[in-house]
Amino acid sequence: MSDILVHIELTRSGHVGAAARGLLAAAARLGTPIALTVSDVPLATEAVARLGELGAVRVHAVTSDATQAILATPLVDALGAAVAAYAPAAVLLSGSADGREAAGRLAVRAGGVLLADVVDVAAHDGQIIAEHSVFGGSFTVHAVADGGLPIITVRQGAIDEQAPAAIPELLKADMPAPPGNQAAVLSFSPAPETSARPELRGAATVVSGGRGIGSEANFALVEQLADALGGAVGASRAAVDAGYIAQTAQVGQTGVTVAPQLYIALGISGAIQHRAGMQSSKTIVAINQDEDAPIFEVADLGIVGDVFTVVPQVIELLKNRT
Ligand SMILES: Cc1cc2nc3c(=O)[nH]c(=O)nc-3n(C[C@H](O)[C@H](O)[C@H](O)COP(=O)(O)OP(=O)(O)OC[C@H]3O[C@@H](n4cnc5c(N)ncnc54)[C@H](O)[C@@H]3O)c2cc1C
Repeated sequence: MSDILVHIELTRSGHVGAAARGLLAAAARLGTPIALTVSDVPLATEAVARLGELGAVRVHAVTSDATQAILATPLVDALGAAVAAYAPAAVLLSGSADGREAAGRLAVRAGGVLLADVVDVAAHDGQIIAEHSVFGGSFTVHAVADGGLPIITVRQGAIDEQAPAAIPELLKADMPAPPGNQAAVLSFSPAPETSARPELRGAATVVSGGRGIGSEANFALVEQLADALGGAVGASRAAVDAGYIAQTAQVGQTGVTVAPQLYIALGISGAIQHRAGMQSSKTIVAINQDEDAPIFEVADLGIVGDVFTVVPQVIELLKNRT
């Protein structure tokens, strides 16, 4: 089987990032998953074990003291070296800001073909087929990389699968910082997430609230449902503009694009700009008191009702679930 190189993003504390599970599962469908990490300190033993649990057959752990000082360059260097070493059939990266930047640069360096914002992958007749969900989820497009190495960024949360566990072979490499100017990182903005909730991008469940929630205080209801489901909290732009929640929670055209397994829209009308950011969710549930709200056009389950009546009942049912 061909090798599939997977870039694994680590959290700032060195743990395996949330996107790894889906990326390694996608790679296992296409060939033998090789996980590549690039970090400023050696990869922790627990992280190697976790990558094995998620299906990595080999872990190629690159240590570079320049990962934060030169932004994406060390990562692209490491990916380029790994592509030369393994001659993989494809490279998979997360559709995060870092993943997108590295993928584009790697495609130029390696003469590869960039397949961006992919929601699914499959192998068919020796070809790798990438599935894209376009125009706000209205159309599905299948693409193949014609005449070059497929370099694929996968939309976070789109593939909810786990590959069979493996006992990974660990290969360590050091990459010294190249000469030249380097930036020093003084602080991160936004500050590292301290919430126990999953990150909005990549969460398997997202519960979003809109203008229908009515106030910042009422937004606690959205958070309670998210917590009962172990999900992330999202919002429409109207809710953000009204100050119910921070802008980082905005889902849609000018916010975050999500593709969770379950998306619950509470008091959101379903404007096209909101739908563009959530329409490719696997299952969409909408609660709105207006039966003509456009959100019901894309909902798999629609409840016409007052969120303040329906949602507490749902939370109660979830609490009583064994
Ligand atoms: C360039 C541009 C970019 C944009 N980008 C985004 C974006 O990224 N994300 C985004 O979301 N929007 C975006 N918008 C704004 C978008 O057009 C809508 O205005 C916005 O999505 C509406 O948010 P909403 O559904 O919360 O509010 P509304 O459209 O006001 O809908 C509120 C809904 O709540 C329902 N409701 C009220 N009370 C209750 C209740 N008690 N129980 C149940 N239902 C109730 C109402 O029936 C209504 O359907 C953008 C607009 C533009 C022009």
